Amino acid sequence: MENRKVFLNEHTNLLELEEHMYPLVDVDTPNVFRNLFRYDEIPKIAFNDRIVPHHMPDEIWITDTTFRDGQQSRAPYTSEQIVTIYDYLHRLGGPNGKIRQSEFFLYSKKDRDAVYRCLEKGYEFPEVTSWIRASRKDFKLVKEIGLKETGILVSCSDYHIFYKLKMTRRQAMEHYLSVVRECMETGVRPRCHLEDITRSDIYGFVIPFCVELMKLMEEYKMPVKIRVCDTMGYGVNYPGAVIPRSIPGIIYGLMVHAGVPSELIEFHGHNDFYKAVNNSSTAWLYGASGVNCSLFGIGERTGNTPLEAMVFEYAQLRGTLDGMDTTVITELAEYYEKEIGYKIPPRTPFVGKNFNVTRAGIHADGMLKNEEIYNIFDTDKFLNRPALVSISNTSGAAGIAYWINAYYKLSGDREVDKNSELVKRVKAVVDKEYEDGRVTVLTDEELIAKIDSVCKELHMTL
Ligand SMILES: CC(C)C(=O)C(=O)O
Repeated sequence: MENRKVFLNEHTNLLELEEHMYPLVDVDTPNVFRNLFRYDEIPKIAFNDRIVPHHMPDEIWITDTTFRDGQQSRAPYTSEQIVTIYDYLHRLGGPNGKIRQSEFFLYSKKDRDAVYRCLEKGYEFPEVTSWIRASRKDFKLVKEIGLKETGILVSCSDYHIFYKLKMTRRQAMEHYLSVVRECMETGVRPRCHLEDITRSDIYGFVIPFCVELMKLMEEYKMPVKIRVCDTMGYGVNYPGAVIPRSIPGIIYGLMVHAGVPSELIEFHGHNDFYKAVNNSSTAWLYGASGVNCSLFGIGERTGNTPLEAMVFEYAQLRGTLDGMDTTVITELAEYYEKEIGYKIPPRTPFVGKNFNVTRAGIHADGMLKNEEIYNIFDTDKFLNRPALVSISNTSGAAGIAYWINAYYKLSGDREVDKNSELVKRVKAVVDKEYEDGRVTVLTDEELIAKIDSVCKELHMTL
């Protein structure tokens, strides 16, 4: 009992009986949590009903991995594209630096050129950080380029330690600590990417390791960031779920038992089970200041947490955008489609072609009466994307006029009226389609073609 004492937990204000030492549990055989992860069965979510309190930090932010995890999973961006996207991220994050950092490869000359060009912009945010192989030579490179922080891979599950690195936990921990120390010796802030944390032994490896990292932080008087990597997307946010799958449980353990302050905890999610966004918001709610995201969720396999989604999560949780310019999201989507050739699936929230298009005639009717009925918020104001209705047999002249005005962004004098000749003629063509037996809604392309041909008949342009 010498190591145990009762103390007031500053996060919960509850008296707790706490073990002050979390020694490394150096097992002989890997703990791969077969009760939760049997490869020939669907992974399981178990509960022990231990409830973890909310602890949303005073300040929360987004960091970006578009050029690292994002780029890892697709054809490389050109330097020009990287610099352009970086510019957009700077504008999107706003003056308060809500998109705080972005991480860059330094492997090739092309990677480094992009970094130099982004640094030349002189923006405070997003701070340019790196991702490198963990070697003294690379730490020096980071320093020479003038970057202050680098990501270092410190995989923490026994899947990685035993099967990939072929090490014991002790060997892995000693190896990681020596690499982190070397990084700090070079004067570069380490950001430790705890890969596969949601399949790791939290109290047998992660907490003891993070306790040691916090000691290094003390020794070098330099922050050490802990990135909580839900590499396979196994994390869950259900109250009372057991670790290692519980994101609240992991964040709580890091804060309370390893003493990692919120501003040094960052969550990195993957979307394999459709949970990346919820897990990221959960990480914020339970004490991580940072969530690491990628534009449009582009990342390994099913992708990462979409950055644009967390902008709207931020606004919902904090009641303010704190200076973020959400219209840049639409500019970015257009840039990806037109310049990068990336096809955004049409139903993608906030950026897909159809994200705010109401199709059913009956819903469209509601939209015509008051667009709030079927639009999530003023998408025109925040995303330059007016709510649209699709056209079918039930749309009527008012529906067609609404569609034309919204699609062609006509307002004031340019707005078309439901009694205009254009609308009457387009309606006649549409009605004829349905009289002839059509049962589906008209696509945008079909409508545009019909409107174009009526415009030609009427010698007018929109
Ligand atoms: C490679 C690691 C750091 C990662 O991105 C992840 O764990 O998802």
